[in-house]
Amino acid sequence: MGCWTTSFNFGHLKAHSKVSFYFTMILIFTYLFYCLTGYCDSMPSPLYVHQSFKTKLYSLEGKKLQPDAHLNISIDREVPASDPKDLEDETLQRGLDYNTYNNLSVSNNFGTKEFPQTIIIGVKKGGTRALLEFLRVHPDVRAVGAEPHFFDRLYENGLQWYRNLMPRTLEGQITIEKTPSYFITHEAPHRVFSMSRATKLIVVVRDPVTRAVSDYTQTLTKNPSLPTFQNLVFKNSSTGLIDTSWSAVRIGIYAKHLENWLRYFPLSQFLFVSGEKLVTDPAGEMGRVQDFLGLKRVVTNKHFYFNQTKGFPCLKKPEGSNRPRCLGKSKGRPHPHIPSEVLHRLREFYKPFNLKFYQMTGQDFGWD
Ligand SMILES: Nc1ncnc2c1ncn2[C@@H]1O[C@H](COP(=O)(O)OS(=O)(=O)O)[C@@H](OP(=O)(O)O)[C@H]1O
Repeated sequence: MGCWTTSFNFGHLKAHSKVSFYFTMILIFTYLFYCLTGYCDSMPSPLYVHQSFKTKLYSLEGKKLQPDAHLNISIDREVPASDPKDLEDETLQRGLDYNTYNNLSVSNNFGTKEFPQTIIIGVKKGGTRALLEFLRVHPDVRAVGAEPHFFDRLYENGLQWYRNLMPRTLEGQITIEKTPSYFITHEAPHRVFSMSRATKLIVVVRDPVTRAVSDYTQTLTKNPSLPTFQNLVFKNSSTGLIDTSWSAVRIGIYAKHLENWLRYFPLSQFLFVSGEKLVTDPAGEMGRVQDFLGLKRVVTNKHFYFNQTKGFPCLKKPEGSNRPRCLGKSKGRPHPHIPSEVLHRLREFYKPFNLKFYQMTGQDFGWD
């Protein structure tokens, strides 16, 4: 600093002017230092286009995008891993607000933002949050905490926007996101394929009858004046005709939705995780998942404990914390009582679809 002072004549300045001059200089140097080390990334700036961009970018129509394509997003920040208060933060299910991300996010400049190589595409209420949180314990996995809903609701925001939501990864780390509604979205397979035909797809499936009740329970929590399950499940209660237009029923016809995905992706790119086993044997199911992703089996039995109060396996040390943690209140809710004859009728309805699904996947999930 001495050489700086020699080039200025401070004689006429009062002491406090000197102090503010030095203070300003310190601020400028600090700012320059942080910029040089990359932390200016957290300041508003044009979207960062990675030189090491490995995946080709395609527009909605499947045309390749130019790296200098006009970008509307002006801020490049990392999406928060998850709401620290509640592992099952579903804020984005109600519509993704980029600014919400923006305000909460923490940025660092290590690694690059890549498109997810793996997506947990379904199914709603299958146990997708549990799987994502268990996977995040793995040091080679980086995941978006909330559900991006890109391939169903927000596709028009463009692939650059989507990639910008991703956490930064280092060499050897994989990027994952989960949005369970992709599985039942007609356009999703083609859109994911357009991003990368090599995407690995994970589907957490659960007995469609229990899944439907779980789905109903969630809606009931939000709207206590909802008609009863039996009122909604039948088109005609006297004939026992099931109402397949009710989403709680439709989502469980897994074979039908899978058919749509198989038009674009070979079976070898799917992993079907049993939602039931994820509860009874989380480490066993996580072993399969890690193998499928080509990851070392790091997440094992020692990462889980069974929480008697919750009635579910919980993590001894979730990502970014040393304290044991279970999923939030909305995961593992008690279900309302549904008359057994209603459940029986629904089970009969699903039987042929389940069998077809077992044939298609080569796995018997034991729901019948
Ligand atoms: N470890 C653990 N802790 C708590 N809950 C667990 C766990 N593993 C699986 N599950 C089951 O996950 C069900 C919720 O599924 P999703 O996370 O896929 O729901 S959502 O679609 O994201 O809303 C949720 O459904 P409900 O029991 O009906 O609430 C759980 O049964």
